Amino acid sequence: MRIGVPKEIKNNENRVAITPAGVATLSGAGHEVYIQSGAGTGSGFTDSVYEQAGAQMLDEASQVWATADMVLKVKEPLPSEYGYFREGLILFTYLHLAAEPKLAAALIEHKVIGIAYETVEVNRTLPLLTPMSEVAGRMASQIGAQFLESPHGGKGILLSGVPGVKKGKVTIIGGGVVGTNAAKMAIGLGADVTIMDLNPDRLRQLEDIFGSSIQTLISNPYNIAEAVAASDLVIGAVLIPGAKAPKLVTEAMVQSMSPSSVIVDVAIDQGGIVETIDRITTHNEPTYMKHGVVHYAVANMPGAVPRTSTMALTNATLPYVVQIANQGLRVALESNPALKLGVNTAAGRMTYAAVARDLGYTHVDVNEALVETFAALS
Ligand SMILES: NC(=O)C1=CN([C@@H]2O[C@H](COP(=O)(O)OP(=O)(O)OC[C@H]3O[C@@H](n4cnc5c(N)ncnc54)[C@H](O)[C@@H]3O)[C@@H](O)[C@H]2O)C=CC1
Ligand SMILES: CC(=O)C(=O)O
Repeated sequence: MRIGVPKEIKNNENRVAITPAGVATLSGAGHEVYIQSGAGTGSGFTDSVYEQAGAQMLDEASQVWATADMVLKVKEPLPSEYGYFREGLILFTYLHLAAEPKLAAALIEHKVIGIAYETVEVNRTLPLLTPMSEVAGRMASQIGAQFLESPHGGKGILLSGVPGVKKGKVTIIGGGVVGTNAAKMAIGLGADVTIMDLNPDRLRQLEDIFGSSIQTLISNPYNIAEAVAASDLVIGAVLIPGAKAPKLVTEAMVQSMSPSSVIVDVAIDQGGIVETIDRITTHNEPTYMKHGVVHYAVANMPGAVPRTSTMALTNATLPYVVQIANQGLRVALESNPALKLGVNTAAGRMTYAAVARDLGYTHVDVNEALVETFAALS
């Protein structure tokens, strides 16, 4: 198979979808790997290291997309990349389609086989989302602590407090991978930490993990309103796989926060859980003020720590890439139900139910769409 890896073009996105070790594995198995020149620089991988591992470097993104049977990326394609789509192209990357209706329409129009990292699912876990959620969760508390400092627009609170002075209050809404990792760091920073989740069993597990260093609280509008009003830092960490995030923190709740408090909405890649977050921000301009509260809504947080993130992401993605390349897509999907759950678009159809519901498409069973796809390609 010909595998292409273009350079990421999102603001400050320095991750890359393959490492030299991945190239060596694929080229050792007889595949051709085409990488855009400079794609690995931000993650510390030079063109020559990729070449030594067996890749062929191409100058232009257009060459990579046109040559490849399967394109590997990190972030969802941006509008300037939609022109590269073509029928039967396999695109393996984060897609977050519930929050990206134009991208969904372009994938459907061009009959791209869009496999989303974030919906590949094994035993109710999301193995290709988990490593980046670990990174973003840990970053969320660090970033929140930074933006609570006065020079960054915050209220001038040190989360740990000091002897004789209260700790800062952190509320984490969503106790999954992001929430757990945000809690680890917030506890480490010495904050007063509350974690909320809908699932009482998850709250039991969190209490087993963290003991008395956290307060757990069931997630409902009443409890969220009380916790948000009392918080210095609120972290959004909710996910309903594939679906648009529910707006759990209302405008009135944001207005109830004390001036220069901070919200870090990690769930922004699925649309965000905060009503007053109406835009995605970038690493260049990560925050804006609304109702006197600092809002942070960067959708590619791990892009800021690319050396850690690229390794963590590709450790998880490479086995799936190798399976698709070695077996071909049809056999790989037949033999790996986890991977099949990643297929969001095929044959011009929307094959992931939660995305279809949120964007108003008819949901077509993935098996049916794949029969059409493979018939069209044969
Ligand atoms: N902004 C960024 O750069 C990044 C964003 N993310 C995003 O962070 C979000 C969270 O991801 P994970 O922690 O991996 O998901 P997860 O599936 O591990 O955890 C989500 C948690 O939300 C809980 N939940 C669902 N509905 C809820 C509600 N109404 N109230 C409270 N809790 C509720 C679930 O029970 C679950 O425990 C996702 O949208 C993910 O894509 C992940 C990595 C990077
Ligand atoms: C999960 C995701 O969207 C990211 O790592 O950027």
